[in-house]
Amino acid sequence: MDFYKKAAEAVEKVLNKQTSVKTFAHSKRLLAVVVETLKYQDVLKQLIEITDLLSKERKAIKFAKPQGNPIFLVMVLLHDLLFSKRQAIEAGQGPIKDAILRHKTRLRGELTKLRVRAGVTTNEELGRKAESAAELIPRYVRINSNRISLDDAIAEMKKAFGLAEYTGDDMPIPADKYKIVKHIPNLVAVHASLSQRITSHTLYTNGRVILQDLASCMPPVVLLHELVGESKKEGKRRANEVEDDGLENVGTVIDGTAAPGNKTTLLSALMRNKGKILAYEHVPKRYETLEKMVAMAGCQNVETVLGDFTKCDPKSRTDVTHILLDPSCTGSGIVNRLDYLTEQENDDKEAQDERMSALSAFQETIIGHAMKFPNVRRIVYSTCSIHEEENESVVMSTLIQHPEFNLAGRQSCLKDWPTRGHSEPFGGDSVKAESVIRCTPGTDLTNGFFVACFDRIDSAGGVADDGHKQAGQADAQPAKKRRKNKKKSAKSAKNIIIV
Ligand SMILES: C[S@@+](CC[C@H](N)C(=O)[O-])C[C@H]1O[C@@H](n2cnc3c(N)ncnc32)[C@H](O)[C@@H]1O
Repeated sequence: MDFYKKAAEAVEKVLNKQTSVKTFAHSKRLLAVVVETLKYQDVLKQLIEITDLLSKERKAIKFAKPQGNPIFLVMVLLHDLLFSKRQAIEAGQGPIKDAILRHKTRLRGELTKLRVRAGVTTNEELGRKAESAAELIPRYVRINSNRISLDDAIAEMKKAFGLAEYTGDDMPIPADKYKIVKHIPNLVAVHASLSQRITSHTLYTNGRVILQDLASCMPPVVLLHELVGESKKEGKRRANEVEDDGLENVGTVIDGTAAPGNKTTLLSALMRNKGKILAYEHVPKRYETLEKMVAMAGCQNVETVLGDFTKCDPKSRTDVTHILLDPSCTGSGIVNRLDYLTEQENDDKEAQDERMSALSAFQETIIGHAMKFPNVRRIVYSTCSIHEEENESVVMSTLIQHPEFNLAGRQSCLKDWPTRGHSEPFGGDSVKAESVIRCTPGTDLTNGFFVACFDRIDSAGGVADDGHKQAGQADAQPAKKRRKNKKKSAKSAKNIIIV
């Protein structure tokens, strides 16, 4: 019975968000029972209720001494009896097993009725289904050019994982194929099932490749657009290769919100490990992770700073020309392949709205601080949120308060990326909406993401290059009024996590 007690405890912890399913990856058997019980949790709960098992067998259940809520122990036992391959409770003996077996015939009968009611013929069809968008998202492998070339990395991946190049467009990518991603230099997509093999290989453990979502690679590429060639090698496999020149025009680059360091290490690679990057992180534990990642990725041009970026005096840093800001957000765009197992109705909308208001106020503050650096030419702002309140609305409000900056045009903002921003928060200005990038899990095969790029208007080449109006001219809501309305419009907030 110990195995089932462990599994029951695991299911309860996962559902209470005290741990994630992945914690149990060390034991295949335990992981399988936990995932499968979660998958059939709705129907298992219905069966327990219909048969009144908890009160009818109270004594036997108590005798088993479950760690937490007894319903979870009954759920894992019922799972094995009704949904496992052998349809039997195999591990352990005891009064609770005998008690459940006494109800076997009734339970099977009720399960048949549930299938009929749902209009399905198999038990499988009664389980929760994975979100199809999440299923299709590949694993993106960023080749860290600080440590290895694209060609060498691909040769090693072909050998280690038996991969061949995939030129098709149908998703998911076949498990024995890789695909070069055209929008980002040195990025390769593979089937998600390869993740574990990659993370145990020296390519990964030596920092030669980094697993990083396509969307997360966008902000550094937009920030250092001038170093990344987009058109010169058109038609070739690697259309976005890093250019050889242009570094002399880039001063110090700041990553204001850096840990764990995915974007910092990409900035470092795009600068070919030259020049200078200051990477700020104010949470000590996360700062430790940042330091480790920067060292692992072989970044010699990164100086990490344990501290609050908003406390850095802009006047003391006249050398700074580019700033990347990827601040804390709701994380509502993050698609987890296992989320469907733990999704529950969340009715604390008011708390979520308040949190989003606080976050968007902070997001505006941190961008405003970056704009005070006297020689900063380009600032990229990004979130892994899908909410306009943290995205277009933050950008619009910032533009109104800082007329010395404009949005960089689509031309220098991954122009070929098809999904762009929403125009309503920009007062209907479709050029502004086109200038910003959105990533939508269902259509773009990435996590939900947002990127905007501000250029200082009076700097050489810094004005938006497709001629849209200055921000103050747009008739969007002023920031104060917008904030008042935030509570109302943020009603759809889901999955609030702060990273
Ligand atoms: C979304 S995460 C950044 C992820 C990172 N850009 C990456 O790609 O790996 C935001 C980080 O910014 C940090 N942060 C938030 N406000 C900060 C501030 N004022 N100064 C420095 N770090 C900050 C948070 O602690 C968190 O680690």
